[in-house]
Amino acid sequence: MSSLQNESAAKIFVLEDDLWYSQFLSYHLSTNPDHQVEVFNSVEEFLGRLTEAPTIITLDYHLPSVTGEEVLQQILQKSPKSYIIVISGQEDIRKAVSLMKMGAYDYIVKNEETKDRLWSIVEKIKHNKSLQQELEVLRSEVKQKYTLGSELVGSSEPIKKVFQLVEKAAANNINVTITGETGTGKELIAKAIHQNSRRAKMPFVAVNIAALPSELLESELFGHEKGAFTGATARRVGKFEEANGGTLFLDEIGEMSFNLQSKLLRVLQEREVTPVGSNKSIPVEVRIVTATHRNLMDEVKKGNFREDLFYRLLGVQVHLPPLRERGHDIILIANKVLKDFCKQNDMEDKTLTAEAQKKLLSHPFPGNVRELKAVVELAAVLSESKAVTDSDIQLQSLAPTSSSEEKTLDEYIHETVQRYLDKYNYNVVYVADKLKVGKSTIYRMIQKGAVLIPEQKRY
Ligand SMILES: Nc1ncnc2c1ncn2[C@@H]1O[C@H](COP(=O)(O)OP(=O)(O)OP(=O)(O)O)[C@@H](O)[C@H]1O
Repeated sequence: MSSLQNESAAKIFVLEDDLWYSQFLSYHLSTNPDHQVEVFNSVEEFLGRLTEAPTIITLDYHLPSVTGEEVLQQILQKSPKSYIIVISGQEDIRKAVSLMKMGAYDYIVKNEETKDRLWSIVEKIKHNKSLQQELEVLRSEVKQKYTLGSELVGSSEPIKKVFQLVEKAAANNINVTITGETGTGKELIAKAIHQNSRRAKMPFVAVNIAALPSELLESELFGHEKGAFTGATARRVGKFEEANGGTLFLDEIGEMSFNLQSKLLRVLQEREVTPVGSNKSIPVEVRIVTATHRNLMDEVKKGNFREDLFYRLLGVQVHLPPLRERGHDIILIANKVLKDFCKQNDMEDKTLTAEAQKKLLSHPFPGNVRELKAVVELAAVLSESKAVTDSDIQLQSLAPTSSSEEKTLDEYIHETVQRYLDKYNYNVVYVADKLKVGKSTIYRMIQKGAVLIPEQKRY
C-alpha cells in the first residue's frame, strides 16, 4: 500500500554533455514536485554519486571523453537497480538499441517529441517499480506465513490459540512472555514471533539464563571492556548489543539473580547498556521475549522476582500447553520429524503404522515435543522397512515418568516400610513398633513380595 502511495516519487539523475539540453530535460522533469532531479555535466561527478542509487538515469549517448557503453557498464555495476534511459541522436539509434541489450531500459531519440516520450517512460517506470515493491512485500508476507506454518506443526484447538497470539505479538512491538513445560516449544515460538515481525532481517539472539553463573551472565548480556576483570583480554560485545534492532530471547528468566534483575530493569528503562568496566553507555533497541517453566507471579509473591521487572517484561503472554493436551498434534509432529529425519539422513521416506500411532497417542510425554522427537528419530533408525511399527517406538527408556506423582497409596506404604526395614537391619518387630502397625501386616507384605528381606536376615 505504502509503495503505491509513493508511486510519483523518484530520484532522477540526468547525465548530459550539452548544458542547454540538460537544463531543458531537468526543467521538464521537475514539473512534477515529487521528482528529485539532479543534472550532471561531468561524468566523474556522476559516477561518484551513483552510490545514491537513483531510480532513473537519463544517459546522453554522446559524451566527450567516454563511450556510452563504458558509462552504462559502470552504472550497471554500481547502481544495478536504476532504470537507464539512453538519449541518442538519430544517427546513433542502432547503438542505442545495443545498449538496451546490455541492460538499458529504453532509449529516446533527440527530436521534438523527446520530452513527451521521456515523461511517459518515466511514468511507466515508476508504476512498474511500485508494483514490484508491492510484490516483494506480498512475497515476504507469504514467506513469513509459510515459515510459521512449516516449523510450528499443530492444528489442535489449544495450539491454534497459541498461533493466533503469535501473529498478534509478531505484528506489534511489545514484549512477550512465554510459559510452558520443558520441551513444549518456547524457543521455537520466540523465533516464530521474530521471523514474522518487522525485525525479521535483524538478529535473533537467545541467552539461557540458567546456563551461566550470575557473574558471567552480566558480561554475557551487557558486554565488557578489555581488562574489566581477570581474563577479560579483549572487549566483548554483549548480547543486548548483538541483538540491537532485533529480538533478544531470555530463556529461563526466572533463574536470574535478584541483583542482575535490577540491572536488567535499568537497561529496559533507559534503553541503553553499560558494558562491565566501562563508563560509557550504548543505546540499544531490542524486543525482549522471555520464557520460563516457573509461575513468575508466584516467584514475585515469594520475593524471588522483582515485581517492577515482571510487569515490564510481561507484554503478550503466551502459554504453551503440554503435548499430551494437544491430541492428534502428536501424530502431525511425529510425521514431520520422521520426514525431516529421513531427508537429512538420506533415508527413504518412512511412515508410522496405525499401531505405532496408537502407541504414541497413549503416552503422556513428560518431555513434550523434545521427547517425541527423540522417540521418533530413534524409531526411524530402528525400523527395518518403510514402515515404522509399534515395536520400533521405544518409550520406557526415554520417558522418565514422574513416579512420585503417579504412585498409589499402597506403593507409598510399601516404600516407607522398605526404607525402615533397610535402616533398622530388617528387624520386623522394631519397625512395626516404630511405624505403629501390627508386625503381621509387615509379614504379609513380605509374603506378597511387596517388601524385601535379604535371605540371610530372615529370622
Ligand atoms: N509445534 C511444534 N512443531 C514442530 N516442532 C516443534 C514444535 N514445538 C517444539 N518443537 C521442537 O521441539 C524441540 C523443543 O522445542 P524448544 O527448544 O523450543 O522447547 P522449549 O520449551 O524452549 O524447551 P526448554 O524449556 O527445555 O528450553 C525443538 O527441536 C523444536 O524445534
